Amino acid sequence: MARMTYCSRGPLISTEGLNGVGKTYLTNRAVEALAVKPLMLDEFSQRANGRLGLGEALLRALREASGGDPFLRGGTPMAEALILMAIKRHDLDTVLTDLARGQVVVEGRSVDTTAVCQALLLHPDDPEAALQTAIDLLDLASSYRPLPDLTILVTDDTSKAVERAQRRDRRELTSEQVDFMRDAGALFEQLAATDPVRYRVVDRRVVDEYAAVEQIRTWINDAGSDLACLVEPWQRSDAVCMCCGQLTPVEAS
Ligand SMILES: Nc1ncnc2c1ncn2[C@@H]1O[C@H](COP(=O)(O)OP(=O)(O)OP(=O)(O)O)[C@@H](O)[C@H]1O
Ligand SMILES: Cc1cn([C@H]2C[C@H](O)[C@@H](COP(=O)(O)O)O2)c(=O)[nH]c1=O
Repeated sequence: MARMTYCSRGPLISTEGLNGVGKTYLTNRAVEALAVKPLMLDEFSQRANGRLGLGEALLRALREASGGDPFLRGGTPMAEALILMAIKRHDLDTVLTDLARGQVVVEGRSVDTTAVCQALLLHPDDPEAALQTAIDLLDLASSYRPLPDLTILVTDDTSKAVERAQRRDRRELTSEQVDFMRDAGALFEQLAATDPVRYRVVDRRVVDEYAAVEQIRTWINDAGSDLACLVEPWQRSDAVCMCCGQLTPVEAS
């Protein structure tokens, strides 16, 4: 199903990558020098318990059911996947008016994390099946909400990311959690390679902090042109854009 009507909205950008890889640090540094600051949508760990709203209530339910597991694992990966997708849909709903007025929005993690983590839980010992399932989960997520226009994946050695996360959180990760992160890191990179149009990868193993910040700043700066209207992906007939209200017809493909 093809739809292509250009829109005056702002771009929706996500940052992805392992815990402690530096998504927040590098993105904050990158936007410091931008004249017009993007709206930053908090990562999950920044959302204090007690905040009101459906998204927070769903996240609280996942936290409780997973008994404090850093990856929100409660033993029912598909049910958790659907709740995580609902949270990310709720996140989009909360920024639609900002996108509509042309604001750049950066979400800390999006449905790619859901696809990677839940695919690994469904296929812990089968990397090929995990990649196919991550692709399929992303496809499912994209029927809940449009995918980001641009996804910035930050990569590094897992050991470096683990070290930073442990230092920041003053908490040791178990060897099982570190193994999960290693598998997630590999799967993030494989998933990114399947969609070079949406993904930009910044690899901290080959670029220093300053170059990484500069790359991210340029990508955010350049993300705002030629954006298509945002329509409900589940809507099969002609639909109006969620941002500008323009009618966007379904074209024969
Ligand atoms: N180049 C750097 N120099 C100094 N400190 C850094 C650098 N990169 C990251 N850090 C620090 O490492 C820690 C982890 O980085 P950050 O919080 O940005 O990771 P993250 O990818 O957002 O992780 P999470 O998904 O777990 O929230 C933070 O305390 C951050 O300040
Ligand atoms: C969105 C999302 C997150 N998680 C995990 C990843 C992290 O360990 C925690 C907290 O995320 P933060 O955004 O880095 O603070 O949640 C997940 O397992 N699945 C998801 O879809």
